[in-house]
Amino acid sequence: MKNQIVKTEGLKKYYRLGENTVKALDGVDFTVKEREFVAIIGRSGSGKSTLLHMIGGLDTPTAGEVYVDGRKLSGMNREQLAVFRRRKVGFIFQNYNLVPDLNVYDNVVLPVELDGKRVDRKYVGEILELLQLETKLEALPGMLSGGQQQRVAIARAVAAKPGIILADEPTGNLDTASGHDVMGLLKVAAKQFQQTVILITHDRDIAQMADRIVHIEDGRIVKAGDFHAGK
Ligand SMILES: Nc1ncnc2c1ncn2[C@@H]1O[C@H](COP(=O)(O)OP(=O)(O)OP(=O)(O)O)[C@@H](O)[C@H]1O
Repeated sequence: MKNQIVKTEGLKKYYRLGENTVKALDGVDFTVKEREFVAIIGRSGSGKSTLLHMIGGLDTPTAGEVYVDGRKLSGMNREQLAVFRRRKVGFIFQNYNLVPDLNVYDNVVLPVELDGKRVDRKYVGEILELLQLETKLEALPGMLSGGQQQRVAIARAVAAKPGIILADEPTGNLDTASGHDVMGLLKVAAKQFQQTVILITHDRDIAQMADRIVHIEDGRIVKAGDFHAGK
């Protein structure tokens, strides 16, 4: 039995909008095992991004707890949270978030350098090769297709060797074929580098590529299925 790497307990996030309260998350108990690849699926506004942000320590809950790798996020101060985010989690966003005037290689190694660590060039080389970017190292993001830019964002997330990759609609801006390619590469990279992936998607076909699908509706988990796809 693999260890639990992520656990939420009674997680709630309420937003006050004038007289109204928006219950973005309304009591989420969710666990992810080490090296699992989980897809979170749900309608727009159901709370997917909020859940991902809580797990990544980007936002704080109204109630409940998040544990990552056995550590309670609410017990950390700002500085500890910043270090946690840098070392433990890699984020992949729908809009790639690449630095436009840095080339592919420099974008990929940026988080490692910002963390003051030595770049493991051999490891980075393996990642770039796996993601089929080895001929694009000198290119600026603006010279790449959407799928290529998303692969750079994946390489960057994997390169810092975080235990967990949190991906918010990583294929949302891609056509179906590129979306599937990117998803396949993310899966291969995560398996090879022993990372846990939690991915948000609207796309059922993309979700089917995960080990497990979790459905979220109105801030609650409504159905969690184990598809064992591709295992
Ligand atoms: N900062 C905020 N202030 C007020 N309400 C918010 C805030 N952030 C999110 N919400 C609300 O919380 C709910 C959940 O939002 P969330 O972004 O988690 O949904 P989502 O499932 O990721 O949606 P999408 O698929 O459209 O990205 C929505 O009703 C949203 O309007």
